[in-house]
Amino acid sequence: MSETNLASYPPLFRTIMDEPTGRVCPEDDRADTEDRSMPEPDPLPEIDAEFLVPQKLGEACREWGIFRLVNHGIPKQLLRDVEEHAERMFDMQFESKKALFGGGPLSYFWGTPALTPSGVALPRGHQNIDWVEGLNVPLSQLSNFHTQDPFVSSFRKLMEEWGRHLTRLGGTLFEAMLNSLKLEAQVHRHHHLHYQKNYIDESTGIVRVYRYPRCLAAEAADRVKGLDAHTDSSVLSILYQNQVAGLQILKDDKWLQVNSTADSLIVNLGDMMQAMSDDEYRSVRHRVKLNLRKERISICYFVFPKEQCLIRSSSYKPFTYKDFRDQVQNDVATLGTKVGLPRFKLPQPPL
Ligand SMILES: O=C(O)CCC(=O)C(=O)O
Ligand SMILES: [Fe+2]
Repeated sequence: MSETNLASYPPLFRTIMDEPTGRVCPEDDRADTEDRSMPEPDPLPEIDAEFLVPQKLGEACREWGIFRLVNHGIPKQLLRDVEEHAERMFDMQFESKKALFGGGPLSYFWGTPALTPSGVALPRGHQNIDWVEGLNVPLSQLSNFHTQDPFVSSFRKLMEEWGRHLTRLGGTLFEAMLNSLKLEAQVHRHHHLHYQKNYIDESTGIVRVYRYPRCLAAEAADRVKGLDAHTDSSVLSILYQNQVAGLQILKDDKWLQVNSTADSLIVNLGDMMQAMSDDEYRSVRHRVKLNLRKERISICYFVFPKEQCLIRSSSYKPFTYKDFRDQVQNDVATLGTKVGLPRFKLPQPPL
C-alpha cells in the first residue's frame, strides 16, 4: 500500500502527518538517513535452523541475545501471504478494526504494546505513546474467534498456519539452547542451572501483528518512537518484518540497526531465557524507529513459560512467570514503565 490511508490510522497518529508546521517534506529532499543508505550488512550472527551448531548458537545467545535465522522452513508463499494480509488488515478504517476485533479473543490495540492478559491496552498517558498499532493473537484461543468477514476469516487461517510453524521453531530453538547451556555448564562446571525442557508451554504462544506508521515529517522522526527501548518478557521472540528498516538493538552501549532481509527471521531472547540461563544468555534491549517513507509491518511470535512453573537460578529469587507478569503490569501502571528482571535479582554476595 503506497498511499498513506489516514482513515486507517488511530486519530492521534494522523497528527504526525503534518507536524509540527504542517509541512511535509517532498520525497526527495527529506532528511532521510535511516534507510536510504542502509544496505551495509549488519553484523548479527546468522543461525541455520536446519543445522543447529550448539557452540555457534550458544555464542550468539551469550554475546548478542539476538540472531538472524535462515532455513527456518516457513514457505515463502506463507511469508508473502501473511505480510500482504497484515497490510490489508491494517489498511481498514480505524473504526472497522476496533469493531472487528472488539469482541475477543483477538484484540486490536494502539499506542502501547503493554496489554493485560486478556489483551486490553494498559494506559500510560499521552506523554508515553508508542507509535504502533497491533493485533494480539493468542494462538490457543484462535479457534474461538469467529467472523463472517471472508477476508478476516482467511487471515485467521493464515495465523493458524503461522502459529504451527512458529510453535515448531520455538520448541526446536529452545531445546537447542538448553542443550548448548548444558554443554557449557559441563565445560565450566556450573551445577546451579535448573533448566528443563518443559519450562515453556506451547499454549502460551502469542502472535502480535504490528504496523508502524510512516513518519512524513522529518522533524518528528527523532522525537516520536515506534516502540520505546525494552527487553521482552518472553522466553523467545521470533520476528518477521517487511522490507522496511526500523528495529534497533543495544550492543556495547550503541544502537545498531537490524537490517530487514527478505525471507529470514530475527530471533531474540527474552527475560525468561536470561533468568533460566542464570544470566549466561542475554535478553537484548531493542526499540523500533519510525521510517520516513514507508509503513513498517512486523509479525512477532512470543513464547512464555508455563504460568506456575518456578524459575530457579542463583542470580534471581525463585519466581513464576505469573509473578513476573504481575510485577511488570504493576510497574507499567504505577511508574509508566517496565522494570523487569532487576526486581527479582538477588543481592550479590561480596567478593
Ligand atoms: O516490531 C518489531 O520489530 C519489534 C516488536 C517488539 O519488540 C515487541 O513487540 O516486543
Ligand atoms: Fe520487543
